[in-house]
Amino acid sequence: MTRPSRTVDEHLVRALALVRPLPVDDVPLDEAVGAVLAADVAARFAVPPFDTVAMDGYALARPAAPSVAEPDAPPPPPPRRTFRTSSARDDVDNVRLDGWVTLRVVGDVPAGSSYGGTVGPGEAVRVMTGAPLPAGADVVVPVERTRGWAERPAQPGTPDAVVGAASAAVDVPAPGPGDRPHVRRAGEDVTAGTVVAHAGDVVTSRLAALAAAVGHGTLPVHRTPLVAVLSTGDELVPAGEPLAAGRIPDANSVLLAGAAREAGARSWRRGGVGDTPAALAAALDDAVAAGADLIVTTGGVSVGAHDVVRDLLDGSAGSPRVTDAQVVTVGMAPGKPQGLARWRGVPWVAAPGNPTGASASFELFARPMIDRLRGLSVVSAETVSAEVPETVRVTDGWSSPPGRVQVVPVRALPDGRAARAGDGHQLSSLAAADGIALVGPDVDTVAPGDAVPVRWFPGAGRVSAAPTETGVTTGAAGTRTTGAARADRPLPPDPVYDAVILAGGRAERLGTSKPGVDVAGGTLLEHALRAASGAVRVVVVGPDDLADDVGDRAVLTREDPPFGGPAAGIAAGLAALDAEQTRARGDDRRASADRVLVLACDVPRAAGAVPLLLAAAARTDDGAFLVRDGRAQWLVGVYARPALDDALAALAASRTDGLHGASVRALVAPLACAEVPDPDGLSADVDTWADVARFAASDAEGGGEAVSRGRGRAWREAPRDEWPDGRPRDAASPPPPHPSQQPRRTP
Ligand SMILES: Nc1nc2c(c(=O)[nH]1)N[C@H]1C(S)=C(S)[C@@H](COP(=O)(O)OP(=O)(O)OC[C@H]3O[C@@H](n4cnc5c(N)ncnc54)[C@H](O)[C@@H]3O)O[C@H]1N2
Ligand code: MOO
Repeated sequence: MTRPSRTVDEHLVRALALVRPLPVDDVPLDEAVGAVLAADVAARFAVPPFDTVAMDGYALARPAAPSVAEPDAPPPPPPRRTFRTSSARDDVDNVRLDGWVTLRVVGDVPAGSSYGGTVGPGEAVRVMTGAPLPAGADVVVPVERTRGWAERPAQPGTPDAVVGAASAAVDVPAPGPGDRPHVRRAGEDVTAGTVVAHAGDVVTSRLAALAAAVGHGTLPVHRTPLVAVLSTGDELVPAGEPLAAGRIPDANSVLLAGAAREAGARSWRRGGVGDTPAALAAALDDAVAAGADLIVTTGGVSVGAHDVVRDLLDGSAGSPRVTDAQVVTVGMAPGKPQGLARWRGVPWVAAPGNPTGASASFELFARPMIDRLRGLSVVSAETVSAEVPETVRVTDGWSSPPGRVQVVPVRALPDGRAARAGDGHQLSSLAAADGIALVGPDVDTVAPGDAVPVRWFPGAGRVSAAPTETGVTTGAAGTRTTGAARADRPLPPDPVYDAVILAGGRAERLGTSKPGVDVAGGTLLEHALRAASGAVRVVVVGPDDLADDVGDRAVLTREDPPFGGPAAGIAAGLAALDAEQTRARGDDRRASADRVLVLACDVPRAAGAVPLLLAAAARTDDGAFLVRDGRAQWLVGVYARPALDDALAALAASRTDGLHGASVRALVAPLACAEVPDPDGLSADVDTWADVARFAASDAEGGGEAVSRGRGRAWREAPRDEWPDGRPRDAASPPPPHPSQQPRRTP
């Protein structure tokens, strides 16, 4: 007898025609995990819902911004500097010469309550992490940095005591404009009304938590399908039971019920259904009674004398409970004999009994049906076959039957290629596999090195879970519409990039060579070199006297003429990279990296930003830079080399003076870059001695985690009887300038 034959795609169309997305219920958040959203989810309120204190400490109004030295002021040579000794501001804010201010503690706000009044000048409110920021306050000084009233007059030089009760007073170092406010602003994470998830998304525990945070207690999700798996065959004994002559363990029902679970469904299983129409019909009725949304049977679909599934489907054992029956030959190997039908209206996939054929049938037909039942925004046959998978290079070759889609179990190799799984035997190959290669019907030979479409199984765990760009391992579940979530792709290669460190500015406000300034455990140059330590080649653009500090860690170059500004510096740095490359290779092919880290040398926390920038830049054409408080920090950026070259050429051509004096803003303007938010102040720079002091203070408070410890003098280790710059901390020696006391021009 001949059966109608179909392609895989034709059969898939018929299979998908049997299913519709299941109804939608509002379910509690934790129960929604794994299900598929039926509607977009919008934030009912912002996260955080109010300006939130992020450190236990004291909330106060930041004193007015101190005046800054005029840019043309002659640099005051350290260590002798001239300080303002009194001013109207001091009178208003009571900032003492040592930079500290005494505030009256007017309230106490634990998390969960709020302060009724407004914090005025000279006042502070004691606050706990998570409390709403009191009105009038805009900065929180962590408790570790304060001195309580009672302790204040105690021995100078002892560690700052942690005291300060409500109704008392507290001493705090006057916060400067660059200090971290330790406040999470309302809506900083999510603004009200934002759509945080879309219909068709799979709910993860993370998404459910976000839904909770934005005001939802339930989510509208499609009901999770119940897949009933029945294996047929008189030869089968239940798993774990002894064998008799001619009998084998039932592996298929275990295989497919498990695959259904892995595909996000619930499962119901009945193994070893006897090869009689009555036994099969009774088992199918049980499946329907159990609430099955989809039935998958294995075995009995071929041309043998006792192929009972076929008999029920093709009408020879006729049952009015069967509708839409189709018994066909599908152009695939394995899995050629296939059936489709409804039993009492429930969609039914009849897969062959051979375990690899059963598995292939599940992957190509049952899984897309489950996806559609779950409400995943699949699915037409076109999208399913077009969506087919990534192509992966294979290490070995084999032949493939012409005219049929060959389904081949493959293993993922750590180098990104795939190999045939196992030794070719049915279940051992499947068990060794991470996915299936789908060799097209027009291919008769696969050669080693060929690229073959592969679908990975969900949660395939052979290759150790790959870190994503953010360094977090990827999950097995996914929002993919068909096939497997690609949970365990081989490791992506390390990003390849060069680095240009700009160290040639005038440093007017410091009055000394900026790259050599010692900040939070190392010189600024050392921090910058460390931030660039993952680069293939590093160029420092700066004066010759940096040669010893740079050593062999980087090439040192200078724009010509000097003091040409950042754009000229970047161009000089790139030219030096290319020259270095040419020298190293002995030819003139440019082989510098496609990406360039561009880094000002005065950003001691930049190392923490480099991985974020590389990841963001990898997703854009032209690059990525940090944005802090709405201000672009172009000199903490990663750029695409060709885009940067083009922009430099265009900028130079547009100016009479070439790149000399050109701004980095003008350079970057034409580039399509990602803006990477910098809430943690990784781009905070050092322009003044006050900035130096602030980095020291935040380092001591633990805010300097992103700053790696360098070989220079570590501020966090400075003993308390010294000023942070190493001079003795006594009356004869003035303190270093406080944020509120910028160096001033000497009249
Ligand atoms: N004369 C022909 N014979 C066969 C043809 C054909 O075209 N002409 N096609 C072959 C192909 S291809 C397949 S696939 C199988 C399909 O047969 P059935 O769907 O009827 O499956 P069974 O005969 O029941 O079993 C096939 C094979 O798989 C083993 N099996 C079955 N169930 C399980 C289970 N639950 N756990 C583990 N192993 C199972 C079974 O013992 C057989 O060895 O037909 C070919 N024959
Ligand atoms: O189609 Mo059968 O499943 O090849 O062995």
